[in-house]
Amino acid sequence: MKLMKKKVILIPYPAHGHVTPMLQLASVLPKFGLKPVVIVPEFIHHRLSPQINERHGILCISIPDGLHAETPRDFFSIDKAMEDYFPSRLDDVVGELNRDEGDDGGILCFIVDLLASWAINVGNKYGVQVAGFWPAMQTTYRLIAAIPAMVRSGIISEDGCPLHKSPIRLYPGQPTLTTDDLPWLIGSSAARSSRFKFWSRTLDRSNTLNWLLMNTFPDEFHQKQLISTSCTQGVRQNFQIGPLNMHSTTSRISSIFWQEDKSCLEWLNNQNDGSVVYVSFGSWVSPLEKLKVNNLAMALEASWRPFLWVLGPSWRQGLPLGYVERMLGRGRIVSWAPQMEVLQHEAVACYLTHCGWNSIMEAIQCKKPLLCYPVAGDQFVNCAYIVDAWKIGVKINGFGRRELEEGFTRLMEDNEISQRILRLNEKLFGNEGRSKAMANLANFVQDIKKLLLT
Ligand SMILES: O=c1ccn([C@@H]2O[C@H](COP(=O)(O)OP(=O)(O)O[C@H]3O[C@H](CO)[C@@H](O)[C@H](O)[C@H]3O)[C@@H](O)[C@H]2O)c(=O)[nH]1
Repeated sequence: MKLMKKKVILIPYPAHGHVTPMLQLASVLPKFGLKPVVIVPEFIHHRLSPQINERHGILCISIPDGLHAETPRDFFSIDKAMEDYFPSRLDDVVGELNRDEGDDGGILCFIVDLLASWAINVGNKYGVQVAGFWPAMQTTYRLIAAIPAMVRSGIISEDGCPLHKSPIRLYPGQPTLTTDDLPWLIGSSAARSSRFKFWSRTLDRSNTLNWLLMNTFPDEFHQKQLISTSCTQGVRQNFQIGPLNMHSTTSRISSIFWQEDKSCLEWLNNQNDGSVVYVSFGSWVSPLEKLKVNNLAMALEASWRPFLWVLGPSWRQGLPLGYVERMLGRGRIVSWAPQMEVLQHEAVACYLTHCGWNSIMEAIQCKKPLLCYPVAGDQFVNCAYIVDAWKIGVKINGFGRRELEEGFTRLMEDNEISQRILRLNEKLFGNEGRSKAMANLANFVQDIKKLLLT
C-alpha cells in the first residue's frame, strides 16, 4: 500500500523577507516525509518560479488578495486584506484540500507566520494543529511579548506611545534596548498606533499557540536568563530551527523571487579582493528619503572605494544628476542583486545594510562584516546585537562622508571583528549548529505527529 504524505500548510506574511525563510523551511519538510503546501496571495505567487515545485517539492497555491490592481501592496493595504479578505479565501482552499483527503494523507498542521496571524483562526476552525513561525530574532519576539508588561509598568501608553525614554532590559548580560527601538515606531502617530494594534493583535493570537518555530540559531536566546518569566507572555514551546538560510546554499530558494542582475558578478570579478563595499537596504523598508540617497551617493563618490549598490528605480530619484555615468567603473548600481553570490564573492569587503534579519544571517554565512544603518521595525534591535553583543559590525547614524569612511576603516582594519565573524559563522553554520537546529525541527515534527496518534 502506498503511504501518503501528510500535508503541512505554510502561510507566510506576503513580503520577500518572510516568504523566503518560509520557503526555506518548506524545502526541508520532505525530509520528514511531509508534503509542504505554501499559500500566498496572487501578487506573490506570480513571482515564484515553477521550479519550486519541480526542484524542491513545494506546492504553491495562490489566493486572490481582493485589492484593486492600482492599490500599492504596502503594510496597511496588506493588513486590511489579511483581516477582511484572506480568511475566507484560505477557507476555500483548505475546504478543497480536506475534500481531497481520501486521495492523500490529509493535513498534519498549519505553520503560520505570526505576522499573518489571521490564519490561526482558520486552522482552529478546521480543528487542525497550528504552529507559529517567527521569521526573525527571538529577542524581537520577546520584545513584542513584553507589551503588556511595558504598559503595566508605564514604559508605554495603552496605544504604544513611549511615555519616557526608558531602557528596556529583556534579560541580563544582553544589550540594553531603549523605547526608540520599539518596532512599531514608524511614521506618523496614526501609522504608529495602527502598527501597535497590529502587534497587540499578533501577540493575543500567538498566545493561543502551543508551538513557535523561530528562524534563529539555537543559543540566541537563553530562556533561563529571563529576569522574570511573568514579565513576558508567549507560546508554550519555542523551537529554534534556524538560521534557515543554512539550507539555501544548495537549494537556492532565496534567489528565485525577483529578477536578479547577474552582470554585477562579472563586474565583481574585475575588482581586487576585499575592496568592494556592498550596499543594500533589503526589500521591504520604505524607500530612503531622496536627501539620504543623495548624501550616501556623495559620500560613496568621495570615498575611493569601489561599491555595488542595490537601488530600486523608485529610490534613484535622489541620485545627483549624471551620477550613474560618472561612477561607471568604480561604482555599480543594480535594481536587485544575487545577494548570496555577491556576499560570497572575494572582492566584497563589507556590507552596508539596513539590518534585516535575513541579510544579517547571510552576511554571517559569508563571513562579511556589517556597517549598520537600521531603518525600521526590528532592525534597531538587530543592530544592537550586531554591534554590542556579537561585535561584528559598526553602526552609523547618517551618511556623512567622514562617518562613512571611519566606519569602513574600522570594519576593515579591526582584525578582531573578522575573528568574531569566523567564530559566529562556525557556531551558526558549522556541523554542531546545523544539527542542533535540525534536531529542534525534528522534535517539533515528532511532537505534532504524536498528537495525531493520541
Ligand atoms: O538585491 C537584493 C537585495 C536583497 N536580497 C535578498 O532579500 C532578502 C532581504 O531580507 P531582509 O534582509 O530580512 O530584509 P527585508 O526584506 O527588508 O525584510 C523584512 O523582514 C525581515 C524578517 O522579518 C526583517 O528582519 C526586516 O526588518 C524586514 O524589513 C535577503 O534574503 C536578501 O538576500 C536579494 O536577494 N537581492
